[in-house]
Amino acid sequence: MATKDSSSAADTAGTKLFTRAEVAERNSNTETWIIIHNKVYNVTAFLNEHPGGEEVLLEQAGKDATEAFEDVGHSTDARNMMKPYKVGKLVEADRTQDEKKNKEWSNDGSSGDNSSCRRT
Ligand code: HEM
Repeated sequence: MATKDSSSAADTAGTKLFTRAEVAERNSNTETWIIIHNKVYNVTAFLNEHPGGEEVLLEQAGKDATEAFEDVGHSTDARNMMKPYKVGKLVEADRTQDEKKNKEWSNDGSSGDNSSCRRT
């Protein structure tokens, strides 16, 4: 019963961190959270608006929907649409080793090493 939002962990950038167990509790149609690429989304308000229907989201409620999400081949538009629903990320211990772990779509952690792009 100590799970008020007061003491949720946050990383150095102030992003809230959740465990998979915490996300798993939000698995109903009154509170629908999903994990995609180690990020946590509250899609409750999006259920009615999802072009793919609410059922598929509810099926994934509380779970890691990365594979299902990628299987559909969501458009760039869809990926942009996700942003407002992001509530945080998984704690480091609960993250999967995504192939793209250093290359997320959001442009944090850019390596900036493109010195060989332009040969003269
Ligand atoms: C916040 C997360 C999500 C957003 C913003 C989102 C958004 C969208 C959008 C905009 C489309 C229309 C097609 C496109 O532009 O790609 C779409 C289609 C679809 N989505 Fe999602 N989606 C999300 C999560 C998911 C998840 C987790 C699943 C699977 C469990 C899923 C399953 C589908 C399916 C099956 C379609 C295809 C519908 C069709 O072609 O008739 N979506 N979604």
